[in-house]
Amino acid sequence: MEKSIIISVGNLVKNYDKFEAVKSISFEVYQGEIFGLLGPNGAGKTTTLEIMETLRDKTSGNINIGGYDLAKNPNEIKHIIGVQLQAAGYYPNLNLTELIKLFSGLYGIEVNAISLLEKVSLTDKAKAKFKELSGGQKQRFSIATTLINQPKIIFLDEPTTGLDPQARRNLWDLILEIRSAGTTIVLTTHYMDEAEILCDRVAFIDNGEIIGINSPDQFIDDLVSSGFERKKEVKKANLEDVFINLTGKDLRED
Ligand SMILES: Nc1ncnc2c1ncn2[C@@H]1O[C@H](COP(=O)(O)OP(=O)(O)OP(=O)(O)O)[C@@H](O)[C@H]1O
Repeated sequence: MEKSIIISVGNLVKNYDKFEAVKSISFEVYQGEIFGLLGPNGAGKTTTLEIMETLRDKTSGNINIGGYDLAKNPNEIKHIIGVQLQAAGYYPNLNLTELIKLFSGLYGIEVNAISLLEKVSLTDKAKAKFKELSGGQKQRFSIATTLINQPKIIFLDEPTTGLDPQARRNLWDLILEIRSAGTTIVLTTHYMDEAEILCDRVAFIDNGEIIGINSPDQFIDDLVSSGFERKKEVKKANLEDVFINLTGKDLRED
């Protein structure tokens, strides 16, 4: 079946004064996939993500999201995408239900805060303030806020950074559920196991340039067929498996 393109980025350039942070990159994201932007610190991932999110201006290039040209119709794009708010946007005196009401008001829509919190397993924290949440709960709430306007596409910047293995796996399940409901997801991560489990395709960015785009499986198969061998003997489990096996799968933050 022909895959339909929901995001198309062509020759995107971003300069900060004389520094070229993004150097004419091009890629496409297919509808319904989880697409990962991977690369070392400072590679240009967040810059690229935030330009697509309409939060940062580009220097040049063409971006089309959901059929809208970002240069001409940024407001239409804002209606079909879900963006994580910076923690600073979470007014300290409002609880989670009130924050959802506030954000939905900004979109001019009404949402059922409790059913949204249910999606991210936070109904018991409905009356809690953001600052009272654990790291995993904060991330889950932040993902819930991206879903308020029932977007076609959501953008997640390092959604599991700083979380324990249980909370990380819990977020993976949540991200996969969101995708199963038909939402396209573009994310950045520094965890290659996470990218391997979640992403249908990944783009590696280094020094502002895309140096490869493929499915994780294909990247790995290509590397192996080029004669690559790991230095250390590969075991059937890793230390994270030991961690989960010893401490169980239950979330500890509640
Ligand atoms: N507002 C800014 N002004 C000047 N330079 C910036 C600005 N934002 C980012 N940069 C620079 O652009 C480059 C790319 O930054 P970006 O945040 O996009 O990288 P990243 O791939 O997301 O990195 P990380 O993995 O560390 O989050 C870096 O060298 C960074 O210092």
